Amino acid sequence: MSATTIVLLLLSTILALIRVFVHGLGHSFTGNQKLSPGAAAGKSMPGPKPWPLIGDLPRLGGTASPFQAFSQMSRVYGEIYKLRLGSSDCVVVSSFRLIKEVLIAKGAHFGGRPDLLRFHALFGGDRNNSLALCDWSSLQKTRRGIARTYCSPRFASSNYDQLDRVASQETDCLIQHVDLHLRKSNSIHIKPLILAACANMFSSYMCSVRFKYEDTGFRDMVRRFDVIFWEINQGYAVDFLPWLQPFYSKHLDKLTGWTRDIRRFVHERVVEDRLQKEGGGGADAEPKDFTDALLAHLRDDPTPTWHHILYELEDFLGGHSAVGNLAMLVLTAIVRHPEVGKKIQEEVDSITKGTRSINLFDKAEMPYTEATILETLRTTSSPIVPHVATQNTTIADYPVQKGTIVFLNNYELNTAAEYWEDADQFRPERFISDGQIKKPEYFIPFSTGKRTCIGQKLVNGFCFILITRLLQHYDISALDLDQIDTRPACVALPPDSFPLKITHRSTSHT
Ligand code: HEM
Repeated sequence: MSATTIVLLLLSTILALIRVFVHGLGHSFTGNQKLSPGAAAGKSMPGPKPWPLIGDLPRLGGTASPFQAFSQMSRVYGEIYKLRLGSSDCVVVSSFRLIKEVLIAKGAHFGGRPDLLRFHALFGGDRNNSLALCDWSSLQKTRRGIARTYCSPRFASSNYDQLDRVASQETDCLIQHVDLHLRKSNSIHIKPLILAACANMFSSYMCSVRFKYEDTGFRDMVRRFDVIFWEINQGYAVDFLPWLQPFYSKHLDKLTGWTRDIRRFVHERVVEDRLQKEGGGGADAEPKDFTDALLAHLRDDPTPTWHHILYELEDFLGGHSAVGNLAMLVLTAIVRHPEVGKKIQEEVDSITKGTRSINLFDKAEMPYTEATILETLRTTSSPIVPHVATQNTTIADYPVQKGTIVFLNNYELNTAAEYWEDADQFRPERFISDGQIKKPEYFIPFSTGKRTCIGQKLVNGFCFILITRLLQHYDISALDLDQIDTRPACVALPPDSFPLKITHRSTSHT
């Protein structure tokens, strides 16, 4: 099961089903008063009075997204307030100032993750197998360290070249598949094709192996990852009300089964194949990819065990679902705002002059395209995984007990009028100043601090190539805008999502 899958969707995951569960008990917050925590030392943190047993869960039921409820409550209780969700003590932090205090100044006090049943079910019975859901530890530091070189390749390094190469090759293959579909119809369900391309980008880059789109095992693996990505996004009341477990046991078993299938595929088709063909590389050989680096680490230092290594690989391979869903959301924004697609095509044409394909090294010269991806990240507002206090500490001088779950409300950072002009409009230009990309410091779609996302360079690189190359070849529009349904604070689309109208551009652009 992918870390990314969970990472991106965690908050909405947890809370969306809670919304369903408590629907009807919703409470609406209309106040507009911001409390200053200022000299709050010694005072108790503001917050509503919880109901017995379910706590404040019903307060999250009155809006389309629980994040909207968090933001509304912040107008009443201020930039920091406490909530009780089921049996869990929680704190919601909504201002950049205090989010920085939690993630950076006091990152060492907030390195834990919530201990939810579902996390264990997804990771073979122990959430510490997961990079995103484990508590902070020296093992986690080691795992992040091994991943860094491959997941954050330096510009112009050999890994960066490799990233560019696999992104281009896999997009060529995607385009061949789209062309095949276009012989039959210009209405195409492009999401499974994009996901297959992304899965091959990740497996080629990290494991030097790719799969045919027709390969049933590969298709099942891609589908399972995507279904889980979407499924988790729906959220579960059982996360905060563990006594509901008997009602969810079938569901938890289903999740366990899907993740077991994925793990089997990674083991048999990626790792075993490699070990049989190459015996895991020579002791002194330079690792040729992430898989080699993991296997080499295992030889030198068995602290992360064989078992950990497999989970780490699976976690990173699963990152493709996040990239594929994000690429779909960029296309969704483009079909909703056709002028955005036209501007990207103009940018592409001005760089290539119709003589070649876009590559990663063009990115610096294509601020509008990059800004469109950033604006998609802003407007979809992927949640930050909740952090947990690992010691008694404070935020804004308010005492916070060890074990408290801390929600970092980046939905507020992404949508509030105090941070963005015309925040509800899709306007990539807001990220461009003097022809360069300019990101405000409070824009943190990948979070910040010691548990920041490891995959952001892969996301930016792969998504950039996918979008530019697709728009270089095709005009993409909606068959029916009403079919296109996206949710606030959600970076997932249903596995069986809407088709798009795809046509060849009238003149050749490559
Ligand atoms: C749309 C794409 C993505 C977005 C918006 C995103 C965002 C995030 C966010 C917000 C976090 C939480 C950080 C925190 O808790 O403070 C995170 C963690 C993480 N992400 Fe991503 N992510 C994306 C894709 C990826 C990909 C492709 C990978 C892997 C290749 C990845 C690997 C991870 C890992 C391993 C963590 C956990 C780090 C830790 O807890 O130490 N992410 N991501």
